[in-house]
Amino acid sequence: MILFPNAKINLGLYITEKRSDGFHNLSTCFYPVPWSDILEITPHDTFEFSTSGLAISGALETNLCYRAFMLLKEAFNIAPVHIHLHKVIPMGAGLGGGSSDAAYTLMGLRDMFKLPLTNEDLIPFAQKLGSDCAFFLFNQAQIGTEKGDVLTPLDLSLTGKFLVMVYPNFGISTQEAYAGVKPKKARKNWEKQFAKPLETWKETISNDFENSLFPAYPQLAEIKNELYAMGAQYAAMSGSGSTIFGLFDQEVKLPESWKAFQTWSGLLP
Ligand SMILES: C[C@@](CO)(OP(=O)(O)O)[C@H](O)COP(=O)(O)OP(=O)(O)OC[C@H]1O[C@@H](n2ccc(N)nc2=O)[C@H](O)[C@@H]1O
Ligand SMILES: Nc1ncnc2c1ncn2[C@@H]1O[C@H](COP(=O)(O)OP(=O)(O)O)[C@@H](O)[C@H]1O
Repeated sequence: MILFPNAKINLGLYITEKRSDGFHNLSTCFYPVPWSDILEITPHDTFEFSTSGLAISGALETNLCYRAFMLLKEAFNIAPVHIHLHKVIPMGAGLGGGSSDAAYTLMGLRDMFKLPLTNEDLIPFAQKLGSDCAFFLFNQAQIGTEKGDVLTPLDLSLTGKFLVMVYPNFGISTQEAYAGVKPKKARKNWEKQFAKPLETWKETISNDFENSLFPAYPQLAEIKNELYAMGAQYAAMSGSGSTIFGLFDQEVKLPESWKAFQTWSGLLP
């Protein structure tokens, strides 16, 4: 079976509280985007994991595809498989690529072994793999609260908007990014927010990570400014960075200088 784990962007993100378990409570709007990896799962007599594309750091045991397989093996004693991951989504990019690979591995194995589990039933497994993993079980805009793993579907469609995502060739550690933010109690009414026209979002939505990361990485603010200069209706950093995205009402040409970066642009489905 072949699956296409997609990336996400955070349209806005507020860090509201430091929790006693060391994590942070947040309020964010996740939106699925079609920058995707390729995941192939085939039955095999022993467990195997291979990769191609972008190089993934870390030992096999730390890979989220392997960890997803192990969780379902422990719970349902599933047979071994060969998982091949072709890595396309940049890492440490705030695009959630690893979490998406994990969520799609859960769904793929569930289907392959006909496990009697709905996507909702997979949430507790996803929550063990990462805070934003559960989001990828559902292909739609969602509000994430608590660690980002308590989800509420949101009636928001950006179909037909032209999206540009720019990964400036360096990643940012999620853990370090959280360590640099001072949480602020804030309540966001996302439904009310998204009833407003896209071109007004820049005045009313923000990403708390930008305040601490933009001074440390001036290139990020430069890319965001460039997206607005190109006519973006809304531009922001995704999650804990380093990807900066812009939403446009028509197709735009990317600057030559961005050829040095990894970029994705296209109409949103
Ligand atoms: C910031 C966000 C926003 O969507 O995404 P990315 O930008 O990384 O894609 C997420 O909160 C990232 O979720 P995820 O990447 O799954 O993080 P995890 O593996 O659960 O945690 C990595 C580390 O980030 C910190 N962390 C994560 C989530 C959270 N709500 N509070 C935290 O403090 C913790 O230090 C944790 O050890
Ligand atoms: N399947 C995977 N794909 C990518 N990274 C993975 C995977 N499994 C574990 N990781 C680890 O997770 C780290 C962050 O991955 P990723 O989810 O792509 O970034 P972000 O949290 O910024 O969206 C990587 O640097 C890598 O060490």
